[in-house]
Amino acid sequence: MEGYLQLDRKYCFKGQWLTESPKQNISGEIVFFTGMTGYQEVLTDPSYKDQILVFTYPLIGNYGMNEQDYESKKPHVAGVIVYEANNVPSHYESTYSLKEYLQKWNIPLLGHVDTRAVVKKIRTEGSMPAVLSTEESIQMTKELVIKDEKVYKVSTKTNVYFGHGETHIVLVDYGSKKSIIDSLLKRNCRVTTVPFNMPFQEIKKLHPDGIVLSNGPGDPVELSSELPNVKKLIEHYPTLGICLGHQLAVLALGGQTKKLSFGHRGANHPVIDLKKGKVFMSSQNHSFVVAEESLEGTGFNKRFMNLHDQSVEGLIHQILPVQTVQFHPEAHPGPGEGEYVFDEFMIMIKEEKRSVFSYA
Ligand SMILES: NC(=O)CC[C@H](N)C(=O)O
Repeated sequence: MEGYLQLDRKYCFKGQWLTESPKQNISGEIVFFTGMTGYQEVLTDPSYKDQILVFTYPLIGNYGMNEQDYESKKPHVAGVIVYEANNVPSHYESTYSLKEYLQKWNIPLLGHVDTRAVVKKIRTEGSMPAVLSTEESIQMTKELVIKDEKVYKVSTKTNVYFGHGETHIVLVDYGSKKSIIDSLLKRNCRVTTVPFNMPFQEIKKLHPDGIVLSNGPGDPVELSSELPNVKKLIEHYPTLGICLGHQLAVLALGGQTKKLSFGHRGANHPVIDLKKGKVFMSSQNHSFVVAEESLEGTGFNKRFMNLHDQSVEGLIHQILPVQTVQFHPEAHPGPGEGEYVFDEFMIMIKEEKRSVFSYA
């Protein structure tokens, strides 16, 4: 059955529903992901909450969905657009096809869309509100645009404990990917995942050795009520901020963020580490960036830079043991070339313990 993608009340693209057609219009911000693989990780990354996602690679679903590569318990996108979806996956670990998986969660999949034309519109005009509909002509109304409280919807409501390692990390969960926890467990940590709005005093009672501020959906400015809490955490513990966590760390210390025209979502974004003088490929998923000109007075120095558009990809604090990255060092999907950020975080924690001990 025919289905339609409407962009910002201006453009309409025709496709075919590959899942059951939605009972009502589906709305969300439209974004595109450029990786050839990794669709399972992307669909289950909570940072995509309520977005309509276009895959630029023309054939998605070849290796199905497996039990290992989920980044969270369920998909978070509002809808999915592909050119072609494979329904006969070939992989020994595959348990569902892409269509079966999305159908199970009631997420519409619109196929046979001219995805190149859609992405060209987003690239020239920027990300925009979109609607998936069974009708060619619909009226978009204001409430169809951006949904809020995304972090509230995806964050854990209670503490969750992982592993028994030596170093205790409290992971503040704004919509964390499972691979961040895996990256910490691999480095002899135990991890306590806590709700995004847990007060500093409560986190203190958990006696963390270090804090990770996770990735998550939406505009970081919407979380301004959390900034005093984030500031206290940064000032008291070695901290690693990832993606949304990086943006919040900067806002908490007085810097600013801004929206990119169409964001970075893919598995091959080149980043330079200005400290090491080394370029590597990174996994990315974000719409907002730190405004470089706002860094003065925050105490942060730029350490990583995107080589496509020179935007800020990561920071290191001049005094505090705090490092932040806009890209995803935990990879999944994409290359793990930036995972040394976790190793440096472990060293940072050990050095901090040593210096606290020597003052005692
Ligand atoms: N992956 C993330 O943490 C994304 C951060 C933020 N929501 C952005 O789009 O920029």
